[in-house]
Amino acid sequence: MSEKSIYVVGAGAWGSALAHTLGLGGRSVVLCGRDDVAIRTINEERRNPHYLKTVEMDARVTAQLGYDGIEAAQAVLLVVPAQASRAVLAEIGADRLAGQSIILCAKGLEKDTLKRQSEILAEACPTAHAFVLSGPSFAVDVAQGKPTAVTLAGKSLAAAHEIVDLLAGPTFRPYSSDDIVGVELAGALKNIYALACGAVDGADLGLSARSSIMARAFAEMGPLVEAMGGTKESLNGLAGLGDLTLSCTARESRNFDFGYRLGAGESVDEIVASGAKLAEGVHSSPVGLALAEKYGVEAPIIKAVNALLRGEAPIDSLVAQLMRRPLRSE
Ligand SMILES: NC(=O)C1=CN([C@@H]2O[C@H](COP(=O)(O)OP(=O)(O)OC[C@H]3O[C@@H](n4cnc5c(N)ncnc54)[C@H](OP(=O)(O)O)[C@@H]3O)[C@@H](O)[C@H]2O)C=CC1
Ligand SMILES: O=C(CO)COP(=O)(O)O
Repeated sequence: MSEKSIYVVGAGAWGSALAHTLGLGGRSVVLCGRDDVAIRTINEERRNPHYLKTVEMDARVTAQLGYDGIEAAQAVLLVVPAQASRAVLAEIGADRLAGQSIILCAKGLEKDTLKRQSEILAEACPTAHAFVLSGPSFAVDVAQGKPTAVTLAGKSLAAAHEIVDLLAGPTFRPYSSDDIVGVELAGALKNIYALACGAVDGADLGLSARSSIMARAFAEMGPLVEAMGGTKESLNGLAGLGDLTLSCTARESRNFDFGYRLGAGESVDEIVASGAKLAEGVHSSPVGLALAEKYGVEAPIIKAVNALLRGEAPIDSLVAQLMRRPLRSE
């Protein structure tokens, strides 16, 4: 019998990179997109015309419009923006996802409901098995075969190990975790802090300020993640410290870049109108703040990012406010 295919839903930067790396690892992959030009170009020219344009997509990847055959997948990677996950899961349908292993790859929290991706999946298809892929991994690095280590969380370590075996390749190394909550929160929160660090850079407040924000962000994440049931191990690992470090220091991060432009004086509307790429932190910031309030956790940096996004104050005056907070021990 022929090997079952892994389905990757979402033919953007991250979905394309993951599909390609899984193909390189010898897996048969179906990449599901919604743009027929992209689908045709991937199948005929082995490249995605919109994302990672120079990457030659592995021959084991077949692109298709829609979700035909997904019910027979070996596993499904959901790789659409966090705000689109619920609609895409509904479009696929609970029947076709019943009992399947779904690897949630979006790093974001749902606006209004404050839900994590695994909570959305549980509502959309209660019998599906949720896994979360997170950690420091720029799509372009993964697609170019640069060494990348990530976290793969499942309900148990044994379940996570199975998916790790499926996803691992010579340059893509997932580590198993049984902390779904901590790993998905870390991935979503780091995007909020990347906005802050980008803004600090954009306003030229200095590398010392940026490092201070990163360290205080790391400290700020802890109480919220733990209050919501996540663990310190996840924060100390790839999904936490690893991704925070990457996204808070690199202009290649779309969240950092969005923050940089805010810090340099552009407004949210101007940046969006310029066709900026997806910056999940813009959507997750109000959710992060609402969760901090709900769980009674102090989150001054998340609060500052929300004020920045709402255009209430520029980053230099928000940082000045952080500096005026009562002096305390670390
Ligand atoms: N890029 C990266 O380096 C990494 C990204 N991630 C996470 O992965 C998630 C996806 O990011 P990424 O792939 O980079 O984003 P992109 O913007 O590159 O791609 C998003 C993809 O989702 C599709 N899409 C958007 N809305 C819908 C919808 N309603 N229904 C169906 N498809 C939709 C888009 O289609 P279309 O092109 O037609 O608009 C596009 O193909 C994010 O949560 C991100 O944080 C995680 C790790 C690394
Ligand atoms: O999550 C990522 C790297 O780990 C990608 O970050 P951006 O979405 O900020 O580009």
